Formats: sequence, C-alpha cells, structure tokens
Amino acid sequence: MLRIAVPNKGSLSEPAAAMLREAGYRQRRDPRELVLADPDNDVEFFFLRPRDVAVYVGAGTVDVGITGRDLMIDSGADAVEHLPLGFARSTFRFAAPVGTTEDLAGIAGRRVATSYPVLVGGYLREHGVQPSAVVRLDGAVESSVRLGVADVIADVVETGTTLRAAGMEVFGEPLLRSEAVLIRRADHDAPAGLEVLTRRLQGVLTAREYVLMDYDCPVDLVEQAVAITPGLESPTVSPLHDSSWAAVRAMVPRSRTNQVMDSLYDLGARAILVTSIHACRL
Ligand SMILES: Nc1ncnc2c1ncn2[C@@H]1O[C@H](COP(=O)(O)OP(=O)(O)OP(=O)(O)O)[C@@H](O)[C@H]1O
Ligand SMILES: O=P(O)(O)OC[C@H]1O[C@H](OP(=O)(O)OP(=O)(O)O)[C@H](O)[C@@H]1O
Ligand SMILES: [Mg+2]
Repeated sequence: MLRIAVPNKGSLSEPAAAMLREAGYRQRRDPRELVLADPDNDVEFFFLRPRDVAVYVGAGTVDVGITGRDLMIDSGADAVEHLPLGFARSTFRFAAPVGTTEDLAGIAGRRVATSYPVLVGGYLREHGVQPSAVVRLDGAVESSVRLGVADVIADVVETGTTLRAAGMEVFGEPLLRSEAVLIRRADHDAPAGLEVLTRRLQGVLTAREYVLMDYDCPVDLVEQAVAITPGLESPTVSPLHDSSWAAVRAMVPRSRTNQVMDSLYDLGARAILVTSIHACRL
C-alpha cells in the first residue's frame, strides 16, 4: 500500500485534496482526520503539516508526499522532486522598505528575517553574502522590519499585495520559483504504486491544461487548419457526408482557446466546439 503524505493545513491543503479527488482517490471529510485508508486504490493518506511532509518522506516513513518546492528545500530532507503539480505557484524573494536596499550585496552585515532559514542561508552562502543574522520567524515576516527585529526579509511573494501593504519592495533576483510538487525519497527505488499515482496526477494536469476542440473545415483548408491545431501528436481528421468538408478534432492548450477559435474561424472553419477533458491517460 502506497503511503502518501498530504498537507493538512495552509494554502497547499485544499488544492492538494482537490487534485487527489480528481485523480480518483478518497479524501477526508473531517479536517481532524489524520490518516485515511483508500483500499480500493491501494493507498493510505497521512495528513501532516506542510513543513513536515519532506521530513517524513526523507526518513522513508511515508513513500511520497505533496509539499511546496520551497518547503522541501528548506527542510534539508533527503527527498527529491518527482512531479511538479502546477498549483501554489509563487516566487521567493528578498524585500526591504522602499528605497533602502538595491541589491544582494546590500544584505551584508544586516539582519534577514524569514520563515525559510535553510533556503535563505544556503542562497546567501552560495552568493558570498554574509548577513549579521538570519532571524527565523513563523509568519507575517513583512512586519519584522517595522517592528525592529530585522532590516530585510526573504519571503513568499505571489501578487505582491502583502509587501506593498507593508511599504516594502523586492530587490535582487528571485531565489526560487516555487509550486506544489510530489516528492519522493532520494537515492531509493521508486516505491510500488508510484507509477499509477504519477500517471493519474499527470492525467489531471493534462485535463486541466488542455481542452478538446472539434470543428468542420473545407477539405482544401485542412492542411492550414491542422497547422493551427497540431494537437499533441496528430489531430483526428474524419470525412463528412458532404465530401468537400472534413471534421477535425485536436487537443488545444486551454489558455489559447479563444485565439485558436478566432484563427480557425478566419480561415473558414465552422461549427467550432470546445469541450473540457474530464480525465485522460496519454
Ligand atoms: N500567497 C501564496 N500564493 C501561492 N503560494 C503560497 C502563498 N503563500 C504560501 N504559499 C505556498 O504555500 C506553501 C506554504 O504552505 P504553508 O501551509 O506552510 O504556509 P501558508 O500557506 O502560508 O499557511 P499558514 O500561513 O496558514 O501557515 C509554500 O510552498 C508557499 O510557497
Ligand atoms: O504576494 P501575496 O499575494 O501578498 O502573497 C504572499 C503572502 O502570502 C503568504 O502569507 P500568509 O497569508 O500565508 O501569511 P503568513 O506570512 O503568516 O504565512 C506569504 O507568506 C506572503 O506573506
Ligand atoms: Mg503563510
């Protein structure tokens, strides 16, 4: 039975459960449940703090887990990324009160507050910058400068709203681009059952990323039309009762749906229909 660690709280918890549910797994109804067996799918879920997921995976007491790339690196655990999951996307950045710090070198001899001390310490060492201290805080790091325990911060930034509200701005390059990832133990064979889990999650990712597009097209325009919708391998082209027309079906990136429909219509395609993919195995 594959043992899977899942975040029990925070911004990873809900989307992780939604993804697993979409992949056909049971998920808990009561947020106080700590363990959930799913014998039909031969897996068992352990609901753990997101920060701890990599620790358990690295120790081998669970087989795989869902966590953030930033959290995995900060844990220092013996775990590796197996599959990026496309949600909880963020950047990890240095920031300081507006107009006070220009670049990485400006951190030398100053105090950096963060909830990710291992990640930040490692990055600064790699770049040869020595702060006077790395101050570890649990959260609300943006308040640390105003409250006098640090001079700059390093934290998760998504929209930048929290930083702006605190009168801060980012500086330097992002330390990291993070997202939710499926992780497994480093230097060990893939556990039994991981292949099925991976294929199922990949199915969800594809179903989220693509739509199915069907359209009718004059036969002499098919070549130009399939150049617009090449699909993943090759689009399906079927004859229609009216032999001067063909029906085409192809997968199209969801984000480009409307541009592709406009181009097809301009070319002369008609009856363009878009359908969501409910599930798939490629
Ligand atoms: N605003 C955000 N947008 C996108 N991802 C985020 C955001 N805040 C945190 N994350 C990601 O969520 C993970 C951290 O989850 P965690 O549950 O520890 O913290 P949290 O979501 O800030 O919850 P809490 O603050 O309630 O503890 C990290 O991978 C981080 O990159
Ligand atoms: O760029 P934004 O869209 O504003 O998002 C980034 C903020 O979101 C998270 O905070 P959270 O609300 O989880 O509070 P915390 O700092 O206490 O963890 C993160 O730590 C940042 O503060
Ligand atoms: Mg937080």
